[in-house]
Amino acid sequence: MAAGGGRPPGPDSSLEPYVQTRIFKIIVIGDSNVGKTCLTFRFCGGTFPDKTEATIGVDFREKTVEIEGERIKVQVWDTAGQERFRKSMVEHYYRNVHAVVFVYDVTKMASFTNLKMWIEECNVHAVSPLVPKVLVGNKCDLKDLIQVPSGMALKFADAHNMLLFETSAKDPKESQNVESIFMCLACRLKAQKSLLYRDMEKRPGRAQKLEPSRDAHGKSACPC
Ligand SMILES: Nc1nc2c(ncn2[C@@H]2O[C@H](COP(=O)(O)OP(=O)(O)OP(=O)(O)O)[C@@H](O)[C@H]2O)c(=O)[nH]1
Ligand SMILES: [Mg+2]
Repeated sequence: MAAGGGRPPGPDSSLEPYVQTRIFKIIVIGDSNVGKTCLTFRFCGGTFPDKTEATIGVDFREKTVEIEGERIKVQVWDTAGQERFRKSMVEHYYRNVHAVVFVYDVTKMASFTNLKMWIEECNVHAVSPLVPKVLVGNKCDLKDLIQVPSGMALKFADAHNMLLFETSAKDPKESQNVESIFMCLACRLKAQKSLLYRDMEKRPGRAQKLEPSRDAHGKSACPC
């Protein structure tokens, strides 16, 4: 079986080209208690955990998705929000990261104002501006407790070249939206990286300029 669970052998599998499942590392960053663990459970397992403990270090969850006929393994790093539980891990979070999901709690303004600090940490760890980043406002089901207006969040997201998703890990009606957060990133990564391979063929050894792939109408092929 190919590493990462490539295609099961077909009738004449010896002739089948060797298909390596690509793995995209996506880290989920934000204050403690904003719902990072619940969001990753919802995406990877389709459920909302009844009870969660504060994450210590990091928890890994994976989900294999199919995009335009290619199986891609999305490896989600659910990081700790509490300083005392993340100290020795931060370098590992950012090493070879492919995409970043910043999460705040729409019912806690402090978790939104702290985003500056999380973005700063990301920059300090030399995460390239080419690495796609999205902003997620979680716990939108708590309608009467919302403290962060959408307009404010949108302005912040635009200023940092991020898409904004306002959702709820808890509300089952929102599970499609939670799914689209990660699928959008996976699509952009697929487009970005296949472009890289094509460029490598054409001009090996020269710097590559990466842009998301565009379809015939110049529209980005990504659903988001
Ligand atoms: N109402 C509501 N509660 C949520 C939602 N997502 C998470 N919670 C609750 O918020 C609390 C914290 O959720 P976690 O996912 O453990 O938070 P975390 O960001 O992983 O916290 P750390 O691991 O400490 O960084 C738990 O009690 C969850 O049940 C949501 O969408 N809506
Ligand atoms: Mg957690």
